[in-house]
Amino acid sequence: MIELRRVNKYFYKDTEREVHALRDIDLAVATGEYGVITGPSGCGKTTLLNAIGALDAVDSGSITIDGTELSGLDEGARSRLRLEQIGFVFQAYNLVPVLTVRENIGFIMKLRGFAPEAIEQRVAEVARLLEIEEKLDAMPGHISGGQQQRVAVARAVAAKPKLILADEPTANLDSRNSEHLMAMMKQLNAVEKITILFSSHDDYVVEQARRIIKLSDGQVVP
Ligand SMILES: Nc1ncnc2c1ncn2[C@@H]1O[C@H](COP(=O)(O)OP(=O)(O)OP(=O)(O)O)[C@@H](O)[C@H]1O
Repeated sequence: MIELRRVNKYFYKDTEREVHALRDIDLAVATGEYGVITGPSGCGKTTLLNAIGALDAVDSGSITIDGTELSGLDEGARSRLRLEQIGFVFQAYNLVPVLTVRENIGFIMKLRGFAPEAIEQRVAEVARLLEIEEKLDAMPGHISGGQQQRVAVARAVAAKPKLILADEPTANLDSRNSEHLMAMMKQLNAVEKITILFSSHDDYVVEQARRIIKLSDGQVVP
């Protein structure tokens, strides 16, 4: 489903500060895979996830999602692709502080025009799966960090995206909450058949993935 060919990405290109953040990346991720991108700080994990998620353009090479070449899309088409096909989970959970947990989880579905009853039903379903049903009426600022991260995951999966991209989803969690979140992501991958790609440099988290993609200095380590 995701295919990268000879992908290169620079920051500050052609200046003395130039960083060659992704170097000739070749990578294929099949539908239904549960993979982790790992490697030391600065090796390019976030840059790679942002490129696959059509958040950032690359300088050369090709990235396709189900055959759609990302560089061929204008900004409107890219944002539609993100909204309709990809669920994002960021390190900073990016929940909307003035909305309840329930409204946050249903947020993407609402943007996509799902009917209120369908949203209600699906929010209840994912809240059960992620064990946050009791917090549905709370505001994000009044629940724990681990619960907030689970809400962020629930929001990403609620609209049934084909793909979930998670950048260091356990970075701000203690080991118990990390384990809990990983177990839930694994279950989502198995039950909902969503392709999941996340980044981490936590050994425990990395071991949970079915596929490990190692990056070093912007290159995939064979
Ligand atoms: N917006 C940016 N502007 C300039 N340089 C950047 C930018 N984003 C990333 N870089 C540089 O690109 C390289 C790859 O960074 P990236 O954030 O992808 O690494 P990472 O593996 O995700 O690191 P970490 O584990 O610390 O989050 C680094 O050298 C970084 O300094």
